[in-house]
Amino acid sequence: MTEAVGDRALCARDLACERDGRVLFAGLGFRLEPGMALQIVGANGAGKSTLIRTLIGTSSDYTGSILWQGVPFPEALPALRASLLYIGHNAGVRRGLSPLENLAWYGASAGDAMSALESVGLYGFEDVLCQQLSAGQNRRVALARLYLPDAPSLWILDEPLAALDVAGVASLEAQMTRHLQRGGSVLLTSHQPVAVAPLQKVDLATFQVPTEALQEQGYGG
Ligand SMILES: Nc1ncnc2c1ncn2[C@@H]1O[C@H](COP(=O)(O)OP(=O)(O)OP(=O)(O)O)[C@@H](O)[C@H]1O
Repeated sequence: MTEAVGDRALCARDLACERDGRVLFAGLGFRLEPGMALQIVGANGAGKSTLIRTLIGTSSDYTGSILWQGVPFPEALPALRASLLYIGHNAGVRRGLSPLENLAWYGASAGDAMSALESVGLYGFEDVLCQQLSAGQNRRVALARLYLPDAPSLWILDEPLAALDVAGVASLEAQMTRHLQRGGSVLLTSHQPVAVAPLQKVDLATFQVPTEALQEQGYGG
């Protein structure tokens, strides 16, 4: 089933996600258009990372529909992945490699990688093994991918602000804003406010399944 020609959105409709057979949320819907950001908020364990895994196609424990550019999952997954820059909770940094080598692994030229590392404040650390860097510096290595030229259009970022200092947060917010202004889109989770615009918020608390309903499913006390 193909939707309107020219649809460039990531769209979820009546989405319910499970983890180990337990429904985390249900009835969730959103539409993320180019040029917009969407922040998923929710308490620890609410299901933010589970939602993200569902949206990038690595978890299929869901009901409802997800569409990328008008095409439903799973048919849309190859096209979505071709447009996707995903940075997960564990950041995907190979700790036995240097920052420069990590970016080379993602296909960056040495010049582009150096420039991106400079943008995230890692000039001078480019050849240090990541296992010798701090948590915040490792997060910056991961985020340097967002500063490479020709970055994909859809950014899905799980807790990108975690471990960043105040200046690092401001720099990342500015880079996300530039990405939106270029027509890209950003879906992120964060426990803290994110200063990018335009920003929609989806609070998973709104879509939690009532305890009685979970008990009817045989979960909880
Ligand atoms: N490794 C795991 N094995 C089994 N169940 C898990 C595991 N990780 C999470 N869960 C379950 O899935 C639920 C949702 O977890 P998820 O990681 O999606 O939450 P989250 O909103 O991203 O949490 P946080 O803010 O703490 O990162 C949790 O409440 C927990 O019950």
